Formats: sequence, structure tokens, C-alpha cells
Amino acid sequence: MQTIALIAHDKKKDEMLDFVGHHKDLLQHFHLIATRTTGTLINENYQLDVETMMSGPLGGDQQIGARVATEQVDYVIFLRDPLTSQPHEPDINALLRLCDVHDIPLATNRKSAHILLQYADKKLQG
Ligand SMILES: O=C(CO)COP(=O)(O)O
Repeated sequence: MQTIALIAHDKKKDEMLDFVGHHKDLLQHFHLIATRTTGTLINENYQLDVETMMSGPLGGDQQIGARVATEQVDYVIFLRDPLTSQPHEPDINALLRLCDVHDIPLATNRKSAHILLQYADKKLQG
């Protein structure tokens, strides 16, 4: 099973929930991992078994980064808040960098996330 990482900053969590709701049928065919608050919200709202890491500010981005570095993640959807500074900005940048190092498709806004899932769906169909 392929793995998708889902991460959303606080002001993007509603958008992430809405996005996941729209793509639930497809997402259930993937192993899903997420930072703690994002994953917990998704699990509470949908019947998806999201594996949660630590919260982003406590190291969750780094945990997902470690999975990216060890090629255990196939896609990353990270709805970032570009208008609020984050205390763990270095961790966030490290995760984005690792996606580039390992050539892992990364979407940081809803429209690109939608395109990413269309691609993932096509790949899934073979
Ligand atoms: O801060 C985050 C990503 O940088 C997200 O973490 P949470 O999902 O725990 O809010």
C-alpha cells in the first residue's frame, strides 16, 4: 500500500478536513500518516485509520521527514499557512527539503493537492 502524509497548519485544518472529505473514497486506498492534531481531527471526522505522529511543533514534521528520507512515504500533502510564522519553521523547511531530495511529490495548497491525488489515483489504477 502506498503512503500519503497529511499535514495542515492550524488555520488550514478546516480546509484539510474539507479536502479529505471530498477525497475520502480515494484516500481509503492509501496508508495515511499525519501530524498529531491533523490526524486526530481526520480520524474523528471520517472513517479513516490515520497513523499519527507527534504534533508539528513537537517534532511531527521531523518524524514524517524521517519516513520520507527512508522512502516510506509516496506523497506529501502539506496545507501550510503562509501568513503566520511558525515556531518550528526549521522543521518544516527540513521536511520540504527532504521531499525534494527524495523526489517525493509535495502539494502545499489545495489545488495542487487535488492534482496530486488525481495523479496518485491514476497510478493506483495502474
Ligand atoms: O504544525 C504542524 C505542521 O508543521 C501540524 O501539526 P499538528 O497537525 O499537530 O497541528
